Amino acid sequence: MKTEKKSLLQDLIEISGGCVVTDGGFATQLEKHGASINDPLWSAISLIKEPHLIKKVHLEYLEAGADILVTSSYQATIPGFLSRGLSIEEGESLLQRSVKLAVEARDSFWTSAKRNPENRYRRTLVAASIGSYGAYLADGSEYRGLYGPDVNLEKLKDFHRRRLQVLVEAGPDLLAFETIPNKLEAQAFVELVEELNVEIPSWICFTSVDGENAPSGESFQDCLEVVNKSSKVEAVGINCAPPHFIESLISKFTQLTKKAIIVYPNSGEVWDGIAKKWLPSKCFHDDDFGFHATRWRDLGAKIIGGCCRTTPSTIQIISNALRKNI
Ligand SMILES: C[S+](C)CC[C@H](N)C(=O)O
Ligand SMILES: N[C@@H](CCS)C(=O)O
Ligand SMILES: [Zn+2]
Repeated sequence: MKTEKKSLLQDLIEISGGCVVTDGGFATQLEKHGASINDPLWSAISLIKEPHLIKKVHLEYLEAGADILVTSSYQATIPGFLSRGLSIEEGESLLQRSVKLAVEARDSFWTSAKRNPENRYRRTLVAASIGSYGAYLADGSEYRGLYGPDVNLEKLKDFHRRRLQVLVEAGPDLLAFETIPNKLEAQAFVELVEELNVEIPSWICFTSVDGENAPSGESFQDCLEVVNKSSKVEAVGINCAPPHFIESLISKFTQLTKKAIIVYPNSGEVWDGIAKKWLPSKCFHDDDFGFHATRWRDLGAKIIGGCCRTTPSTIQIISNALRKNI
């Protein structure tokens, strides 16, 4: 009988006792170091201006205990780079750089961690971030998901195809489709990973602004029906939504999919895409993340972390809480 070989992601979840920690608040930590990201490229501007800070942030998340590092490519797109006057080749090389910086940080951290036989770390995986088309629009569209009548499936696939190819060729362990606001874009990713015969596993994360549906208003039942058809997508879940939505969304997702469930909410603050700032709202602090992470794990989440407005200290608290309560 043919036994399916486990992927790196499945292996990591298994050796970790059923649940792993991902980072996701790359931009937030970058800003803590003084980076200015009020720009159409948002956190991806650092690929041009401050690559040394990218590595620093990755190392901080590694130190905090992230089992998965998400790269700096969320809002790094070829059209985005072109509109800054860069060439296609330059844009592609910045995409490659995003993976290279994370892989270098992971490798140097792991080389020194494993020298200490008492180290508490596992070898981290690098997930290449692919933000939604809404992220590229740079007006908060990833929280609305209404791309208008001109944006059809083919247009979304054309938009993402080359970036996806370049990122895969740069050698990450995983693909992280982040902050997806509607079913059409999930369909685009599912078709692209198939057509490009991507051999590394992917996750697809939706966001939510009402705690029940995708931002477009489409039900998660409809969205997950599309995702469930792909064997290349190994995990599905929620990122950059308010943390108080997560418990009920995990319960919903466990009814809708057999795939691993991933959750990495933001702090609860709300993004103002026009003013380009976070507005205060009902928030979780680091300790709340620690407490809720074990709840989320017990409800069935296999990958847990924090997105925007969370930091390495959030990740450390989540990591400690999950290790204490295996
Ligand atoms: C995850 S949101 C805070 C990223 C920034 C957004 N795409 C914008 O440019 O307004
Ligand atoms: N991981 C992304 C944010 C996703 S909403 C970043 O921080 O660049
Ligand atoms: Zn986020």
